[in-house]
Amino acid sequence: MEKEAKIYVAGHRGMVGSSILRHLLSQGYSNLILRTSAELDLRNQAAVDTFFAQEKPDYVFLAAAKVGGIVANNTYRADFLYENLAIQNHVIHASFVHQVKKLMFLGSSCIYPKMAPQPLKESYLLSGFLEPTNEPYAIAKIAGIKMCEAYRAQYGCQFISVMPTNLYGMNDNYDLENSHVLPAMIRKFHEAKLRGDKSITLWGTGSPKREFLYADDLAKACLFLMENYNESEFVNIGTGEDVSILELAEMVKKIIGFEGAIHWDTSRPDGTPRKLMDVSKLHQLGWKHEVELLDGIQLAYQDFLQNPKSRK
Ligand SMILES: NC(=O)c1ccc[n+]([C@@H]2O[C@H](COP(=O)([O-])OP(=O)(O)OC[C@H]3O[C@@H](n4cnc5c(N)ncnc54)[C@H](OP(=O)(O)O)[C@@H]3O)[C@@H](O)[C@H]2O)c1
Ligand SMILES: C[C@@H]1O[C@H](OP(=O)(O)OP(=O)(O)OC[C@H]2O[C@@H](n3cnc4c(=O)[nH]c(N)nc43)[C@H](O)[C@@H]2O)[C@@H](O)[C@H](O)[C@@H]1O
Repeated sequence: MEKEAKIYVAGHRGMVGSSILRHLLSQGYSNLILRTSAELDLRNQAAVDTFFAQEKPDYVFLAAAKVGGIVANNTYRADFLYENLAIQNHVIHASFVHQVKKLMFLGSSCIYPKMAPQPLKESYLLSGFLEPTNEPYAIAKIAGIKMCEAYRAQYGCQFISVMPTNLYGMNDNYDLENSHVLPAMIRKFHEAKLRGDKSITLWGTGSPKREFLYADDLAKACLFLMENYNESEFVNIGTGEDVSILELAEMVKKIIGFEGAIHWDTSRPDGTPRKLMDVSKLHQLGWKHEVELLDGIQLAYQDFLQNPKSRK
């Protein structure tokens, strides 16, 4: 990407979009186009088309989406399917019509079959049934991957897709019901410590395993791939290392300094038993994560303490 290129970061106020924005600015890209969802609702195709016609971005990072943890995905099934399909259809199609030089679509590791062999290779896409709690979201993400592939095959568009593992970091969503596990744990342990509670309650059995990548590392990987990758097949982005939810809870508990017990509410879903990314393709391309999980949790906890507004 040329330093003076016009770059549209869709979703620039979100955890991932804000990190991509910070990283672009730090790398000397300054011709950035940004719109909040209130200014440009990406579910509105006419508005998206007008915006692309007026702004004519050269590059697009598509980090706007309806996002949430396991319970949000399972509860708002229609919204996760409809909103994500609408947002990505409009942005990808407008990028074709208005001749965007290159677009990056962000998917998620939930696109893989629930019982796929581990670690998850890119080639395992569409080889089995999906995890039911996030099937609508996963189907939207799979459609996004296929759209990028199809526009490349039929029209020669330079559209690429990346599949990040579970993410955490600055600007995360700390809502107790709708967030992902790491921000939920940070808030639960912190507030329980302040109240002097004897225990906290987490969801499921604690046995599922998850891989966690710090959002600033993801942003760096996204820029790296935008500059160095231009193939039809998507690329996994992760660390290649995972922990059980119980192990994660013990880490967060120790960092925050909570001394009570952990109860597991098994009426809440566990979700996929494991989703560890095979990151050999990413490593071969020349990128590796920098922030290890313990350091990243400490950074995220500092962000939580310093940005009370994020505690929705
Ligand atoms: N978080 C994770 O663990 C994770 C894991 C894998 C992949 N991803 C992917 O990474 C991307 C970003 O996720 P995130 O965690 O950064 O989510 P996030 O913090 O919830 O941010 C999502 C952003 O999307 C924008 N948005 C939502 N609906 C919109 C609409 N109708 N019109 C315009 N903008 C809209 C929001 O804009 P406003 O703030 O202006 O409302 C928001 O800033 C998504 O594609 C997600 O699937 C996330
Ligand atoms: C990255 C995203 O991951 C999402 O799946 P997924 O990893 O299970 O999403 P999380 O909501 O992060 O949950 C991960 C694991 O942590 C457990 N968990 C324990 N306590 C809590 C808690 O207080 N809050 C939450 N949220 N979880 C908790 C949860 O049961 C599950 O086994 C997908 O639904 C999305 O589609 C997306 O792919």
